[in-house]
Amino acid sequence: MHDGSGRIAVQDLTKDFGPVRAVQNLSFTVEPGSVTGFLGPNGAGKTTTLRMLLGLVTPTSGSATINGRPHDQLVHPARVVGSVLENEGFHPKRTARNHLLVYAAAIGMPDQRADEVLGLVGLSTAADRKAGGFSLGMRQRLALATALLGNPQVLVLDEPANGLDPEGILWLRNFLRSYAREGRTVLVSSHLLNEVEQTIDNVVIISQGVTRYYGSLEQLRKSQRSRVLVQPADAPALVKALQEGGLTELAPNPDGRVAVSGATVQQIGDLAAKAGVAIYGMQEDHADLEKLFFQLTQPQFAAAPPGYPQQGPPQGPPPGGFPPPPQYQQQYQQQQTPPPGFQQQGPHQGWGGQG
Ligand SMILES: Nc1ncnc2c1ncn2[C@@H]1O[C@H](COP(=O)(O)OP(=O)(O)OP(=O)(O)O)[C@@H](O)[C@H]1O
Repeated sequence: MHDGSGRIAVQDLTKDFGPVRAVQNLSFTVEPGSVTGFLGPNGAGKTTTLRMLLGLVTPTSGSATINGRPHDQLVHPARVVGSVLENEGFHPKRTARNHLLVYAAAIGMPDQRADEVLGLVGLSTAADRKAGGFSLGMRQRLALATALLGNPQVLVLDEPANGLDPEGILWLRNFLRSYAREGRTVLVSSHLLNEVEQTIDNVVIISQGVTRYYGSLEQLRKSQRSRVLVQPADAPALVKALQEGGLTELAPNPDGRVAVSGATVQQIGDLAAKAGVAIYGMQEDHADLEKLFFQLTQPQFAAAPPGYPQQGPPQGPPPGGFPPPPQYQQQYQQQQTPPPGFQQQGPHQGWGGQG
């Protein structure tokens, strides 16, 4: 028997298409009662993962389960999980209602369910129109209606906002949020964080087939750390003064300024003044979520051909954890082994130890 939890569990999932590794040791869970975004750039492995979850692609290794079972072992799969994948086709001459009646019969649902789901997706007035004449947005709604036929506990949608106008996106957002509020599980893929940011509670971010982050969006937001970029007359002297004042999250900015995290403009100004270091300017720099997303997925754009991750799996974001975004990694390393970073790196040599 399945466990009835509504939980999606992906464990060490890997998929190779010949020499192309589309998904690599992916692990995450999706809990009921919330909307989870499954995010990554084009080619990151989202569709392949969802297809494995839905039993349409066989994993090379690892597992993807719903209610503790692989899709092909679910007793009434359409009542457990409804899905909308990309490029779903409809018979163009069939009306929306007839399309739904065919599918309802196939999964053993009564005819009246067709009208119910048309109502749920706001297509009641188009029930007798042929799907061939539908706009992209209407086709998306019809696909969603089809997924809802079995009144499923879990909803899996691949890029559902594609082709929707702003009004459609707003409608979808409200729909998915209320569906999740009923205690159901909603997993939505997208390659654009800002498209789903207001819809999702949790997020799984992948790139090159590996997990870069998984946890709550709130936690990801909190990790956006603001920095102060300081333009001093004498950078090594400033770094020394700040370190002596207890500020350790310092990094050289590529433009020659000193990036300081975990401190206010006033704290920095006071320490600099005390040490007699002239400051020519300070600027607060707030990393936005989109930037963070880009940084987390950036390796996707490295030299490796798609599907050939050059870097191994991420240093495992544990549930809720993630590697610090690149601009912070350097300074984190510096904190662990103080000053050398400043001494060793390119144009900023000599900052730390000598100033
Ligand atoms: N059937 C297949 N045969 C060979 N390679 C494939 C196949 N399906 C996917 N791939 C490759 O696997 C990688 C991941 O593709 P996938 O479609 O899962 O990514 P995605 O994140 O869904 O991207 P998109 O947002 O563009 O749909 C890509 O390099 C893709 O070319």
